[in-house]
Amino acid sequence: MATLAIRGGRILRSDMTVTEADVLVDRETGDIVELGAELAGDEELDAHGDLVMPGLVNAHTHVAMTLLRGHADDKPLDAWLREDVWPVEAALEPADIEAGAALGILEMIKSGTTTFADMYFEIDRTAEVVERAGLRAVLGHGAIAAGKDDVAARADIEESVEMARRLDGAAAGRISTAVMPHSLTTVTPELLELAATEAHDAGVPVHYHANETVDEVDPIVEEHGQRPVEWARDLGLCTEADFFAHGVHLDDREIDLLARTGTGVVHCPASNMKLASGMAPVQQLLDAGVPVGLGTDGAASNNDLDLFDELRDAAMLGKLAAADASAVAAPDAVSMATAGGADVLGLNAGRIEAGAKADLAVIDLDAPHLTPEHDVVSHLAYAARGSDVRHTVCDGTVLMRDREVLTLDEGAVMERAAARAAGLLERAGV
Ligand SMILES: N[C@@H](CCSC[C@H]1O[C@@H](n2cnc3c(=O)[nH]cnc32)[C@H](O)[C@@H]1O)C(=O)O
Ligand SMILES: [Zn+2]
Repeated sequence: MATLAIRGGRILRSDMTVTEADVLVDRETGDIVELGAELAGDEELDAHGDLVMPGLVNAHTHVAMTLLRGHADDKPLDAWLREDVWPVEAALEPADIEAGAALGILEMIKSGTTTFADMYFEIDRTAEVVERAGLRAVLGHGAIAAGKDDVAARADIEESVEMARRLDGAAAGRISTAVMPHSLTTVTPELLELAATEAHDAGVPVHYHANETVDEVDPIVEEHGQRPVEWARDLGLCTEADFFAHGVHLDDREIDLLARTGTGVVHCPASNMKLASGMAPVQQLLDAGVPVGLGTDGAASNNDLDLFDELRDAAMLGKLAAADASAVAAPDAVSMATAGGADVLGLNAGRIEAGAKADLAVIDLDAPHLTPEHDVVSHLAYAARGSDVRHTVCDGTVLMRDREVLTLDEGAVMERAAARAAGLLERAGV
């Protein structure tokens, strides 16, 4: 067994207590083997003075949208998608996806994220970058019917199914997949049903956008006399494996239904604030026992992929939504960003314990904004930033050591992404 030992630090346990322990990892299986004192490994990572926490989980993004970062700000969802995003996306080439994904993945490694779930185009290109970069990912081709005829819309769903079948288990098991119809309003009911049947037949989840804005909820209620989540359940999109992004506008019945089905919700607080979509009832979801993870959404509606920002936003917005300062307390926000996200994605990760995946972020606590140390979990929720991450480990492999990313050439990735982004906007004529 080839091993990695992370030595001299304290670890964050899933009950949010902190204890001194070394972490021993099997580099071949990528699993945590043992926690304890004075553990030696073939390879070692120094964690003296640091906190070893589970790698963060970005459970909903469109990673190659990093190329659109700062291109279109300060608009609501519908206008933003139709006027600014979709026209540019129409000019995307496979090489753009590769460059944008590399940029986003670089940013995630540098901020301690070890897993992301991605809905986008040309997902093969993203998979290649994931393979090289060493992260874990749940990938899916985003399929949409809006603006397409029936034949093209069906072909798009079929492509999503084909991709999900083909890529599941790629990158030595670091890649899993989902069938990803874009949303409950941009894909027809027949095709949503087809997506669910085919996904479950293939043994993969369905992932989609739901209940993001009032404008998406109202038409479903008017047309079908049902709330969107009830409608989605009847179409087969709410099994325990399935998960959707946003869930901003949910009523009590929908929350109950989600608790009963075990369907996951990915809360995207920054995107919801930036597009003024609304405030998700996060504390209510947690109280009901709904699995909740956190997502950045794409970089054009955030505008970064730093999960530490997201977990702070989740804690802040959760309090505002509940009009209660005790809502979405620090430990709950940190849990959502780690074990919560892993559970939503069906992964044995997000917890530091023997047998779990060795996906870890080592945080350097020696910084002015993390001093004094009354409560480390408070710091993680309210004061830490992605740039405090010293080492990132995924699947037992060190991806970043002392802030140097080992799997990607940082300068080259940034240069290429900037060049592709400029070319993309030029081709799109904006
Ligand atoms: N195959 C589809 C692509 C869907 S990918 C996923 C899409 O979601 C878009 N997107 C990004 N953020 C959001 C959001 O918050 N809500 C809804 N869609 C979003 C993103 O720009 C992208 O077009 C097509 O032919 O258009
Ligand atoms: Zn999204």
